[in-house]
Amino acid sequence: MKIYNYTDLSKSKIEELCSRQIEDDKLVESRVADIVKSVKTDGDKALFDFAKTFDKVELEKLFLDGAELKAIAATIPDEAKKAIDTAYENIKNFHLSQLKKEDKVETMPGVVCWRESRAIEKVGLYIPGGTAVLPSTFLMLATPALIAGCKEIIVCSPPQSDGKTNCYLAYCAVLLGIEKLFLIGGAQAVAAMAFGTESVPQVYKIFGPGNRYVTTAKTMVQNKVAIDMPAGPSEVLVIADETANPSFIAADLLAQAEHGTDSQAILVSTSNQIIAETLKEIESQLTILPRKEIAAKAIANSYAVLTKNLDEAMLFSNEYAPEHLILATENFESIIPLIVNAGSVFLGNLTPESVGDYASGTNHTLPTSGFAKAYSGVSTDAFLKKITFQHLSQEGLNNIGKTVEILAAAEGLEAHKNAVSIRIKN
Ligand SMILES: NC(=O)c1ccc[n+]([C@@H]2O[C@H](COP(=O)([O-])OP(=O)(O)OC[C@H]3O[C@@H](n4cnc5c(N)ncnc54)[C@H](O)[C@@H]3O)[C@@H](O)[C@H]2O)c1
Ligand SMILES: N[C@H](CO)Cc1c[nH]c[nH+]1
Ligand SMILES: [Zn+2]
Repeated sequence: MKIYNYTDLSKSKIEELCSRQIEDDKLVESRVADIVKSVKTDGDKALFDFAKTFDKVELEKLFLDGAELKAIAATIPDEAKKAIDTAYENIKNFHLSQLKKEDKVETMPGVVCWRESRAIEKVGLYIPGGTAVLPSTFLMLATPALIAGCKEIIVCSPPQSDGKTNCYLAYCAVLLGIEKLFLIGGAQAVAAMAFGTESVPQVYKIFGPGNRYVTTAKTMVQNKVAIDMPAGPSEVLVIADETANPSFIAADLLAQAEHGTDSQAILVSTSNQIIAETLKEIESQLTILPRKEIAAKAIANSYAVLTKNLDEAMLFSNEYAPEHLILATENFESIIPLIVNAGSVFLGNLTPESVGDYASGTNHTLPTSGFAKAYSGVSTDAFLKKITFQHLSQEGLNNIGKTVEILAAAEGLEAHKNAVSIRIKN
């Protein structure tokens, strides 16, 4: 892991450090474009072929039905079932709190405006399953979709080598009342949900994280379907001062590094000593990790930045706009107001990022690659559309009429003006 001194960084170097571009991005784009085109033209046949190519499995059918899911779910160990139940309760409670009715506003006497939410009818959820199967993502996506009231929820996840799925995903499906799980992974799953195939229904919005293939596909199908956000390879930025614990920081950095070789784990610290001790800790904690090769590569592609103070650290962090921001300091209260760009924030030395990944209640599907500058993470809101309403009484029409007539005339739109004039009664 390289160490930089913030004072020495030029504007262009900061830009470079904050860029998540990888050399072969163009190659991934062209591969994904081919996959999307094949699914669009060949439908199910392409999905069977891609399962063979990428997931090394000859599928007999593209989905597991409710009875098959129930049978697999029954094999889940009791302890795991209880942990999923607890996580689900917390996620449900947090996402239920986001359902809020808005007040009606009388903008002028007799002119009443308001907004009502309606669920997006058909949504598609992608659950990653390449290097690690993520039942936690199933909870994070399906729970708010159900709370919002989405009628049709299509779920895709890559197949296992036996053409099935594991007991954890199957248990989530049963818990959430999802009766079909499509065994489709990668860009082909995104294309199938965007365009529809003989087996996979077309949806209106696609949700879910994934690797570069999944994320590139989501960005590519946006002229056909809405997406939640680009939620690609995981990343974390830890801001640490001398009150932080290097072992904890190392553990948090490695937690995101083990997701994939293209993950990023950035340390920004006011203390040279904390940086040095964290790097030592990373080396020692790496040795006990089953996914040490993956994590070590991600760490090698990551870096540390030494800053003069926490304000300077926040300046860098806001430019980087991390998916996860950890404030590893006892002094977090004073820097909360300085946070402008981040997906989800973890405060203090006793709040590991992993709790948000699994069970505290917040959503773990979050914007990566700097998109936290403009996107929020998944929430109940993301599954809802807000429709505006207005109602005018005769008094309201008379009150607002002149204003609209003048503005319509100014724009030279006589028919607009007339739609008001024709209703005004003096
Ligand atoms: N941002 C977030 O909110 C968030 C949340 C959870 C996970 N993640 C990220 O999701 C990612 C999951 O990645 P994953 O790979 O484990 O699972 P994945 O399900 O995203 O991808 C697996 C699929 O990728 C496709 N694929 C693999 N190699 C390919 C190739 N060479 N060409 C074309 N397609 C190919 C295959 O179809 C395979 O089924 C990780 O990077 C993780 O960090 C992000
Ligand atoms: N850290 C991931 C989001 O970037 C979410 C996750 C799922 N399982 C473990 N972690
Ligand atoms: Zn994680």
